[in-house]
Amino acid sequence: MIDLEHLAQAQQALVEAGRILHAAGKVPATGGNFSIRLDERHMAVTVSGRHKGFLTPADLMVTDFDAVAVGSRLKPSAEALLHGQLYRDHANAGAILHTHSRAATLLSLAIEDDEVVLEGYELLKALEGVETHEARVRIPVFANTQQIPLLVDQARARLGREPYAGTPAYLIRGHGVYVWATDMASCLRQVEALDFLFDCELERKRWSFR
Ligand SMILES: CSC[C@@H](O)[C@@H](O)C(=O)COP(=O)(O)O
Ligand SMILES: [Zn+2]
Repeated sequence: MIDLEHLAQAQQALVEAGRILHAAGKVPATGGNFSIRLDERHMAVTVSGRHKGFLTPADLMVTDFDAVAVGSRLKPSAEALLHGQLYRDHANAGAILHTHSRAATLLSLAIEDDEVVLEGYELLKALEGVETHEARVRIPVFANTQQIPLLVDQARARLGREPYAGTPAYLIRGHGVYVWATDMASCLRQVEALDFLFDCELERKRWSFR
């Protein structure tokens, strides 16, 4: 049984996240999708195709981690299975934000490697579990595809084990970024920090200094 008070709080947090991310230019058009874990099998997630800057509770729905709707005939986010995979495999994931920010999109296209390595930045400490600028945070990069189950398999195979055990995010090339955290406030902070760091990496590439 879904806890209705928890659901109402989740809806409010998702609506607010959309407003913030749209104002920051990170979810243009209908890009992006968001969710919050409700219990060990369910999440509140954005309905597919809705503009994330102007969400209301009617643009949100409940599904299980296989993206099967609960009490709704609406279509969940086309990428809801990616959210389900993260909640299933990462017990401490409580909220997930997927954005199409410029920095994430451009950096994922600019690097040839299949990961972005972030190190030496003080702002790394805005990420959960990071306590020093000397940390090395490795963000995997996956090829973009419309075959979401394929991406689920790739994410499952690569995340959660070394060297990605503590990673807070992954990039999808030419598409955007998925970020997860224990709760929505922390997830928003991580989105902001990572975008700043992605932007720094882009600038470094532009000026060819490491
Ligand atoms: C504007 S197209 C973007 C979509 O293809 C997708 O990548 C996306 O982020 C939003 O899809 P959605 O089904 O609304 O969750
Ligand atoms: Zn997307």
